[in-house]
Amino acid sequence: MHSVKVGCLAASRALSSSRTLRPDSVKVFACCGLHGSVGQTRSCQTAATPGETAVIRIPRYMQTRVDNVKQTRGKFKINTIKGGRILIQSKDPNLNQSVGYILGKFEQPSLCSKGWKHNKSFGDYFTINNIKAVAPFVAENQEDVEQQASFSNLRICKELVEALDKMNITHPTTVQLQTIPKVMKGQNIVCAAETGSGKTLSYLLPVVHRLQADKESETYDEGAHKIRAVVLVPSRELAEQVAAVSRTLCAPFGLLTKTVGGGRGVGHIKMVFKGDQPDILVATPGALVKALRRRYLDFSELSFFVVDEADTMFDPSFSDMLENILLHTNIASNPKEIRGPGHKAQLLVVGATFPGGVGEVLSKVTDLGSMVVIKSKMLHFLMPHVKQTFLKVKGADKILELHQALKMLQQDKGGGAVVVFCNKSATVNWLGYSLEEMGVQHVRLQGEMPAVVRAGIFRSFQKGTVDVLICTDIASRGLDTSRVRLVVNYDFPETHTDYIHRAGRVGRAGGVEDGEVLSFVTHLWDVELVQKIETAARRRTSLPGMESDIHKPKPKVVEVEG
Ligand SMILES: Nc1ncnc2c1ncn2[C@@H]1O[C@H](COP(=O)(O)OP(=O)(O)OP(=O)(O)O)[C@@H](O)[C@H]1O
Repeated sequence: MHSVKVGCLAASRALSSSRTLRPDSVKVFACCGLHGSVGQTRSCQTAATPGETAVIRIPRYMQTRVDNVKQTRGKFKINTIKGGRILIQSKDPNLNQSVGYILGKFEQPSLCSKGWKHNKSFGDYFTINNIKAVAPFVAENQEDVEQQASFSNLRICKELVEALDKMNITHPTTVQLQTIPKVMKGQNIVCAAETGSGKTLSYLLPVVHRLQADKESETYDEGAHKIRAVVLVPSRELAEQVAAVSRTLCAPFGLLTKTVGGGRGVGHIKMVFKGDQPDILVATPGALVKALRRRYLDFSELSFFVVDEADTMFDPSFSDMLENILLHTNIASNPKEIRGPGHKAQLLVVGATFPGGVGEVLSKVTDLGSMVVIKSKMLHFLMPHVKQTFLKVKGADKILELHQALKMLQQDKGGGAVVVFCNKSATVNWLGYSLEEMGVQHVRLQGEMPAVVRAGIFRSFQKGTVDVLICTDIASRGLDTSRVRLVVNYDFPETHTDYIHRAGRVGRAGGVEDGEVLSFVTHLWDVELVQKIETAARRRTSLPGMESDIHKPKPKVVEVEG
């Protein structure tokens, strides 16, 4: 044990009394605890009560300090470097961790970011290397592809399979394999799977398939045509994107898809519903609430109600609107209720993250017991196929680091699309002006832009008109950025959920394979999040603060392979 001098008010008062210590006794005057463990206590004799043993406990923070000193001096250093590939690569090679090294259950990882709250740590960095070549939700090689069921095996009609072929989509991803049959059976589902794993098709394919089958049935009344499926998404850009996929799938059958988003006044919303009612409506919550209030649309023939990007939609900023909308819909509680006259709608809830609390809100709007949960094994894990670098950098140096990263991408990889995330709209504007001066061509996307200016910006980036997109989290949810090579967190995200969504703009199914994430870490509060991410990476666990059960009461849970 070490000789540690610890003081507290009670102890010093005791000292000023007539007590004396024997010369060989340790100078520890801490709060007296009577039940200290062997490792935590030491004893001394006092003159006041001769022969009596006083048990003195060393405060826990002091023990931790002592342990830290031991660790930094390397006395009990654990060697986390084995032969083979490196999982965590640090500026200090002693902190590297090999892929082959598995941390013990009670072993504390030595973090590269441990000292990052200190000013001297600026310039420090570490990388979580990609340990897989392809995403866990797609087949790894041709053999696996051939063994896998095809879209036809999932009973998707041949017109849709042909439409997918034209999009170069030949085999379902794991989430599609699990979700499509459940939706076809008429079940309500919660689908929780990684970013970029193809969730959009996992609900759109069975929706379009059934709408077409219903249209062909004898009981279908063309004259009383009403909206039959609603897809609710958090942003106008995502509404446009989902609608574009829906239009491609609906084209062979002549089904109509429309979108409605906010920001352009009620007149614009009214225009959308003038004329033919769409078969599929892709909407943002604000616009849909307005349309329902003014009775521009009728949900009496609704067969599907889809909530995409569930974590955002169940966030307090949207949940009231969502509850309001769900009050207008008649959700089925079992598959028997979805057919025939007076049928009810199937509820499909889809998302890549389910932070704690989502289940609770979900239970307010629907009977959770009726829902089947499809959850991928890697949900809330860091993506194993994407390299992620964290750099401790001063706020003033971030722009130079960004410029350097863009230059390196150009030189080393021959260029590619880049998404730069900022936490505030003002930062997006400021960074845009600064990059303009440096001669970097880009587009900006943030929520405070007028709707007219905002329209089409993301589409132009998606098409490749420009390679750099500077944006807020508005672009982190659901937007398909398959050609993106680099995501830069110019401002570190405020939550793990945001980190997962932002990082999820690379490493997507069918996208470029060598996507990377670079995060600038500046503030003290950033460091705490980084430390949790690094710990999760070293321990190979999911990120903390996420819902693991999704909801109560317990539904049937189907785990997706991969
Ligand atoms: N089976 C498939 N094979 C190859 N590519 C696919 C397949 N399914 C979907 N994709 C493509 O994968 C990309 C990502 O799909 P999608 O946008 O549906 O992902 P997501 O899971 O909804 O992502 P996010 O969580 O970001 O919303 C799209 O470009 C899509 O065309």
